Amino acid sequence: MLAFRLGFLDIGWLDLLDIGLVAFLLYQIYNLVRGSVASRVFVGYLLVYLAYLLVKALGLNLTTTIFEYFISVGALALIIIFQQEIRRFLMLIGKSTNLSSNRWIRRWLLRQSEHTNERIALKPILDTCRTLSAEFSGGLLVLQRHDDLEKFAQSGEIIDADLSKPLLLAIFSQYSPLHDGAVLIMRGRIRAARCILPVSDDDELPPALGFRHRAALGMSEATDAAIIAISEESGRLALALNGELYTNLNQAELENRLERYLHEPRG
Ligand SMILES: Nc1ncnc2c1ncn2[C@@H]1O[C@H](COP(=O)(O)OP(=O)(O)OP(=O)(O)O)[C@@H](O)[C@H]1O
Repeated sequence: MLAFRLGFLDIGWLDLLDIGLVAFLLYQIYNLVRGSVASRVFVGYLLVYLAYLLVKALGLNLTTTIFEYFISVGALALIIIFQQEIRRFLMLIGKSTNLSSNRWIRRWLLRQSEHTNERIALKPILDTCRTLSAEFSGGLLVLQRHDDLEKFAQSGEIIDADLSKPLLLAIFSQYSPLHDGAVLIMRGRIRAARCILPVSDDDELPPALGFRHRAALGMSEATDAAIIAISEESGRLALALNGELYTNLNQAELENRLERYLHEPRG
């Protein structure tokens, strides 16, 4: 089906659709890698590809073959270099389609337990945050929503105890050997302490925020958990949800956001 003719070029509707899709894809890729080291790699790869098209059009066979080898190996290298961005992109698609809110898919495909939907008692957690914040003790708490967090629990010390403020405070006490790293709250219990979380490489995070906040954000990019970071330096509260970090929250804001995120049914 011919849409219009451009000189010697016949352009059909499918070609227009093709061009539109490629432009959309390139724009999405650009948005994902913008500001990160990966953006320079992306531009570099694009330039090599343009050079390849040029030497091919000029009929330089040997150079074309070299570029072809480089590009095919480069495709694999790109997957490795861009693994964070690809994961973020796929997560974005998964979240926007909202398939994961389907009960059946959650249970059988994502292997999420029905029990993760139980109400977490927020009071001991919020009370702990208030005390840690007032005492500038620092803390990192991960509250499970639906995703399985067991592999993160295994990176620390398994505790598996009832959720209580005294126990949380004991864990985060400076004198406790468990105070470093994150505490994981799973199925309404303290599952593990001293856990290592994935660190976000988001370039837009304010430089004043260090690795505790990067770990909170990184965990929220990798899972649907809610992560509370209490700053040791300023006592400020921050909450990471779905790849977003909300900083400088007061107790009421923290409670509202947690209540809405963890306990309100998804649409
Ligand atoms: N990847 C991680 N996983 C779990 N915990 C982490 C991770 N990275 C850092 N932490 C915890 O954060 C603590 C403090 O790190 P850092 O001082 O860099 O954070 P920060 O964001 O500046 O917070 P603060 O305001 O408390 O200083 C570490 O001692 C450790 O307990």
